[in-house]
Amino acid sequence: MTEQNFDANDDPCISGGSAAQLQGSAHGAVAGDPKPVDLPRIERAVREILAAVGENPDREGLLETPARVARMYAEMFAGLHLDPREHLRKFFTEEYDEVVLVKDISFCSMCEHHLLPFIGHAHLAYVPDGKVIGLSKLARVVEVVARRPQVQERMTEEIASLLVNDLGAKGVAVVVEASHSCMTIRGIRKPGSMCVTSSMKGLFRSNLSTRAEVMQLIYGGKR
Ligand SMILES: Nc1nc2c(ncn2[C@@H]2O[C@H](COP(=O)(O)OP(=O)(O)OP(=O)(O)O)[C@@H](O)[C@H]2O)c(=O)[nH]1
Ligand SMILES: [Zn+2]
Repeated sequence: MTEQNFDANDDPCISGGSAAQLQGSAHGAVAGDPKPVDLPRIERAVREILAAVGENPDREGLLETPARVARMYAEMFAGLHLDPREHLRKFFTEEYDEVVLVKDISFCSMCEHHLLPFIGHAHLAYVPDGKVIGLSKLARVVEVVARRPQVQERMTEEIASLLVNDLGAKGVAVVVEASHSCMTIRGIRKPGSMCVTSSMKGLFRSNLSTRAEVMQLIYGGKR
């Protein structure tokens, strides 16, 4: 993850401090819910899982594992306690009204069905309506939304809705492509399979040539 470093040790949500409010989300935490990440509870659960699969949680190599896994979950789910709209508040006034695209934004999210990672890239485009935002903010929004238990379709839609509602753009296009570990390392075991989802709003939905333009910008001759 490049744009935002979620260090579990620095996160006020983890030590029991006040969590940032989560708003407008389909997730379990709700706006104003100050639920911190309960590390000792995760540790107890991990010990249980180890015992349940037939391991000895007290053998030397596993002694620190519950605490490590707890920190890992706090990091992977840090987005539950962050508001992505924080990153869309600051904007610049520009006359530019053509497509702005930041493509190949890498992300790692966790599939909510199996709690396994799905890893890929997001491509975010918008046509400004007088307001442009810093390019890094698009990647920051992806980071926050990805770091929650997710399904790819909802993640795609959440990012697009955030850009529509908080940027007031004339059009928003979000394309996400990812490899799901739950399909590659277990179950049907199809390494190499990719899931591609998209959400087109405003101009990108109503104007076929604008939509074709953004797909050309994203994929060029690749597809
Ligand atoms: N639509 C969608 N499905 C997902 C996503 N991530 C994982 N899944 C799917 O969620 C489904 C869960 O299916 P279940 O039948 O409840 O669980 P399962 O028995 O583990 O399914 P298999 O993976 O087929 O072994 C699977 O088909 C996964 O491929 C996602 O982001 N979007
Ligand atoms: Zn899964």
